[in-house]
Parts: sequence; C-alpha cells; structure tokens
Amino acid sequence: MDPVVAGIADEVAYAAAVQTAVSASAAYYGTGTSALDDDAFDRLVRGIAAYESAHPDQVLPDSPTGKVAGGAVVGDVPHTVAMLSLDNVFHADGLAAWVAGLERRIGRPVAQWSVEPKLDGLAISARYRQGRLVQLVTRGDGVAGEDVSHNIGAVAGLPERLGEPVTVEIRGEVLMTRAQFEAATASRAQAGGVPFANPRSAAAGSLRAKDRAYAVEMTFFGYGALPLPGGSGWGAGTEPALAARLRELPHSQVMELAAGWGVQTPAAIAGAPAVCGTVEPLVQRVEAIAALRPELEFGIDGVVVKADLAADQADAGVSSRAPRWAVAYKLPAVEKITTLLAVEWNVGRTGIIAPRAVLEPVEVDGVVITYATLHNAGDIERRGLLLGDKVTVYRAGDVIPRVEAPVAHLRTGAETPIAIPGVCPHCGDAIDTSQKRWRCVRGRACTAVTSIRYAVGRDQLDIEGLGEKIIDQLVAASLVTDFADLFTLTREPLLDLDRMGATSADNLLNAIEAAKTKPLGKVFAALGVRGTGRAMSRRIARHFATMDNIRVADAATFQDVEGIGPEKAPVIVAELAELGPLIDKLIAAGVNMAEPGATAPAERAAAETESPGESDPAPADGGGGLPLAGLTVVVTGAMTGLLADLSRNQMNELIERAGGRASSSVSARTSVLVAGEKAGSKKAKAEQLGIEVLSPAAFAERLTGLL
Ligand SMILES: NC(=O)c1ccc[n+]([C@@H]2O[C@H](COP(=O)([O-])OP(=O)(O)OC[C@H]3O[C@@H](n4cnc5c(N)ncnc54)[C@H](O)[C@@H]3O)[C@@H](O)[C@H]2O)c1
Ligand SMILES: [Zn+2]
Repeated sequence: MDPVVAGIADEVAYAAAVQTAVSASAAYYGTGTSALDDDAFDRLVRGIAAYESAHPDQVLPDSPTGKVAGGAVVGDVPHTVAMLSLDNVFHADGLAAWVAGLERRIGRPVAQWSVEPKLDGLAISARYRQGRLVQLVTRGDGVAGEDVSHNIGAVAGLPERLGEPVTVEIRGEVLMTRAQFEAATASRAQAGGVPFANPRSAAAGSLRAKDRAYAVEMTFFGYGALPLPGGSGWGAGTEPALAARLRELPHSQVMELAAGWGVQTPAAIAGAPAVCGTVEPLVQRVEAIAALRPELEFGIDGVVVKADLAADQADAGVSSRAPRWAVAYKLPAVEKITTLLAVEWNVGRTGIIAPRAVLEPVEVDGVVITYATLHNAGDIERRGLLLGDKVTVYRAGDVIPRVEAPVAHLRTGAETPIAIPGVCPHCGDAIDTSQKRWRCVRGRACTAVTSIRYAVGRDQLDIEGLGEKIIDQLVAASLVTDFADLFTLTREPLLDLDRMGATSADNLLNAIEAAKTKPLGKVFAALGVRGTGRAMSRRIARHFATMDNIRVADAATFQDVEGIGPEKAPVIVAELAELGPLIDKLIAAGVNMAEPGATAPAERAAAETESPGESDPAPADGGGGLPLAGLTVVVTGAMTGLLADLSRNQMNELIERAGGRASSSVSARTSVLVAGEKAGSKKAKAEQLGIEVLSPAAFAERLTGLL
C-alpha cells in the first residue's frame, strides 16, 4: 500500500534509498512535487539512518541524514547566521528527556520556554534595511539560500515597509491558508496548469516560480528576528543598540518587537506562542496547540519548544543541523497519498447531491480511511481530479476526511474523467446547478417518499396500513414532508385520499399513535442515519439510553459503541446534526425518546465509582480466561517486533481474539494503551489519565500463544 515500508537489506538497497530520499527532498523543497508523503519520506530516512548506524563504513556522502533539507537543495545567497532544521520528539516522554538533556548541557534549569505552533510551510529570511524589505532568501542548505525577492509584496504578513526604519532580518514561515490554497487552485486551473497537491507544495512551488500567468496569495508568520550586518551596496547594518537588544532579549520579547514593527507573528492566532516556566505547563501547552489542529486555517506539523532566554540559548549552542535549544514535538501526519477508486453521488435529505470519494484504504493517524468528502461537483472540476488519480487525503481530529487534490506529477496516463451526473441519481429528475451545492429539483420531496417508507417499515416504526401508495399521496398532497408529520395527521384530510375509508383512516391513525411508544432503538432506526441499521440502532439506544444523550455525544463518545469506529463516528454526528429539526418535531409530537431498561453512560460511570471493581474490571461477557478479558485496548504509533507486520485492523482483530475490546481513542475507560514508535498525543493523554502503557514487545508477551 505504501511505497516504502521495507527495511534496507544491503548496500545496493541502501544506495537506492539514499537516491530516492535525495530526489524526493529536491522535489519537496524545490517545486513541491515529491512522489512521497511525509510519512513515507520519514520512514525512508529512518531506514537509512538505521542502516548507517549498523554499517558506518558504508555511509554515502549524499546521505540526507544529519543535513538541513537532507542536503538536497543549494543556494547562492549566504545566510548571516545558519538557517537550521529542528530535532524531533514524538511524545511527552521524549520531550521530558530532551528537556533533561538540555538542562544537563547548560548545567542549570532552563528559565522559561516558548511554545509555538510548527507552521507547515517553508522557512524564509526577510531582510529589511531602514524599514524597507529589500531581499527574500529561502533556507537552501542552511548555509546559503535562493533569492526569491520577486515575491516582495506578494506575501501577506510580510510588509514592504515596517512601521519603523529598522535594519533587521526577520525569519519565519511562508504558507498558504486553506482559503489561499482554494483560490490558488482555482487560478491555476483557469490558466491550464496542473493542480497543486496540497497547500505546502503550492507555497513551495509558488515562492520559486517566476513569470506565472496568474498570481497567488501566500501568508507569512515570523518566528525569529536577528541583527543584519552591513554590506557593500547595502549600507549600514543594524544599529548597535537594536542589535544588542535582539541578541539579549528573550525570544518572546524579540517577537513582540517584530510584531510592533508590523511583521505578522502567530501571536494573534489560535494556538499563539506562550511562555511557560516549567515542564508541566509546557506539556499542557503543547497538547493544547495540538488539539487546535483541526480548526486552524493552515497546516501545522508539530509544536516547537524553545528555550526563551538568550543566555540559555547561547549556552546550549547549535549542532550542524539544528539548534540545541529548540525541538519540534512532531504530530502524526494528517495527510496521506492514496488512489481515488470511484466517486459515489449521494442525495441527502434536503435533495443536496454530494459526491463522495471511494479510496484505496489508507491509514491516517491510526485510522483506516476508505471514504472522503469531495464537497461538490464544481470542486471536482476545480481540482482537476481524475478517476485513478493518486490524491492527497486530509484527516485531522474527528473531522470527516477530505480529498485535497490530485498528485498530478504521479499520473500514468491511465486516469479517466469522473462522470458527473446529468440527472438526479435518486429520482432521475433534473438537477438544479445554480448553486455550488447541487440539488435535485424536487428538493426534500426527492428522498421524502423513500425515507418515510423506510421509517415506517417493519424494523423501524412498524406502522401497519401505511403502504407505498398512501405515502406517495400524502407527500404529493403536501400533507407530510417527513415522517414526523405523520404524528400530527388528522382524520379529515386522510378521508380525501384514494380508497381511504373511515375505518382504514381510523386504523391508520391508531397505528401511528401506537408507534409513538416504540423504544428509542426503533425511533432511532427510523431516522435512517447512514451506517446505522436495525442492530446498530439498538446498540446505540442501549448505550445512550435517551435521545438527549445521543444528541450531545461527540464522535469520540460514539466510538464507545461496539461496531462504531473512527470513520463512521463523525459521519453519524454530522447526520444527527442535520436531523436536528426532524428530531425536534418528533419530540414535540410526543414520540418516545428513551430506551426501556437502558442506563445512561453517566449513571453507569457513577455506579461504577460507587462500587469500584478496582484493578479487576470483571469481564461481563464470555471473555473470561483470555488475557485481555474485559479490557479496552487502544493501539497507537508504529508496531515493532512480533507485531511489526500487523495492520491496525489486524491488531484490532488480535485484541478481540484475546477477549479485549479495541478502541481508537483514549478515554477514562481505556484499560491499556499499546504505544509503538512515534506514539504521540494518545500516549501523552494515557499517561495523564494514569492508564497502563505497554510497548509492542510487552504487549506481544501478554498475548503469547495467540500470535
Ligand atoms: N515528502 C517528502 O518527499 C519530503 C522530503 C523532505 C522533507 N520532508 C518533510 O520535511 C520535514 C523535515 O523538513 P525540515 O527540515 O524542513 O523541517 P523540520 O521539520 O526539521 O523543522 C524545521 C523547520 O520548521 C519550520 N518552523 C515552523 N514553525 C517554526 C517555529 N515556530 N520556530 C522555528 N521553526 C519553525 C522552519 O521552516 C524550520 O526550518 C519532515 O517532516 C519531512 O517529512 C518531506
Ligand atoms: Zn431527485
């Protein structure tokens, strides 16, 4: 499924891997057209590093390890001070160990920390002389970069003139916000260009491009400022008093100065940099920024932690690749490359016709994705998507995954156009294409008959005497628009229907009245939420006990219900939100909204704390005797050792075979977290909650005999 998974076996494979990594880096930093997603690239580089440490005599001079930008890019404008990369940590433990190492190095506690979002764009150096922006230089190999001054004036947040006539070098990240990416995609398509694969590569390609027929907008956020020396032709350098302040003030105050001059910094955004005194608030701040990720207007791939005081930074020093006073707490990749297999067109309850992508299954942050939203027909066209394309898929937090763009440079020529429906795929009537979101001209009526017929069916509300013909007539006569309207029907208009006598009308009204007392499981099933049939509806009703509990549940909570995984949960939440008005109508009509005999989750939890089973989560089911009986297990990070080859689904099956319950999110009810390599926020959360954390090796040992 992924292009690069295997370990490196011999010198030939090693040389090939180095070659692949170098060309991927060159494409990534240059034109933004790498064939690999970051996860695949990082895995490749990890493989190279592992091979090199086992065979130090075979290290090739081209190797990307230990170099800024993997040594794949060059530049001809020397930097005044090297523009370095950052070392990485992947979880709270790693961060604590890194902090301890740094404090050992400087021989004292670090006085305070700056915690900042790690913006996912490209580093740039902006040189200001007497307040005027005179030169833009990319990071290059860290020692020298490329002059991209033709972008002066084109990057929001990087003013051509500062509020004060200072001479200073500002460093920061150039990126595209989501809106800028959409706009750039549209302009590029109009100009006949191949689509950008994602915002980051769009920014990379656009920064270097000259003489394009179209303009795109980019955004800058600063994260550093330093004195700029004078030079022939440039005049004087930074004024000595300011140079001294830039060298001596804490990093956080330097950034305040820069913001005061008019440079955009992340100070104003959600997840703004914060200063923390000790490791505990530091970790909390890292988690807070990480949690904001799905809502941010632009991508972040981690959180940067920096020693804030100039003296601490000076004593820590730098290595050839990265500063020793800063580290990147990496977050799991939320974007992957996979194949677009098909496009389905669904007609929603309001008649909206929406395309959905069927994907070659791909794991994104521990969740296997098979569907992703494509928004609307116009989007497909604007993005220039083809069937069979490699596409970038984005999923963060509990949002429904989306197809971002095709990876046009990976096309083989075998891709085919996506068929766009000419008529409503549900009823065959015309499509109203006047809005971005297409709609069947019948609107709600398009699916009304089908959904009412479903709602009154035997496995749902089971209303006898309400056949297809009657429903058709009721809808045609506008007596009902949805099944909630059935409960407010009166006798008179019913008598006007074809072949409806007084007796059948009364029988029908009685049957409808009786349906009001159906258990919640049946009422829920009647809603026709995608992915919830009869059995699933019953489980949901039993789990939540009341409709109120169901309506306030978020996607993570839904995953506590057996059979609901991380792909289905957000879809259910979104559909329930859409069904809100219908549910309100049902409640107003007096339809039962409780499941007889079920206990609400909150009451269950309270009962458990009153009579704690302590360390013995007694298996209520037949799992007794099995090693994971009664335990809820979450798996995160990359598995190693005996478990290395198991996919997430296989891990889940293994857990179930061992009597446990597999879940994808860590909560107070998790019993064990299996944390592999690169385990991130889940591990931090488990530790915070005091949940047992096992390495893949320790977990495999528990399951001896089952593997
Ligand atoms: N897909 C590919 O083919 C490919 C190729 C090469 C690299 N990559 C990806 O690039 C990453 C490594 O690249 P890198 O060395 O450019 O970056 P890095 O992850 O080592 O981090 C250093 C960079 O972080 C950025 N940054 C963002 N916010 C910052 C802040 N607040 N303070 C300081 N710096 C901040 C700066 O641009 C800085 O240069 C990896 O994640 C790798 O997957 C991918
Ligand atoms: Zn229709």
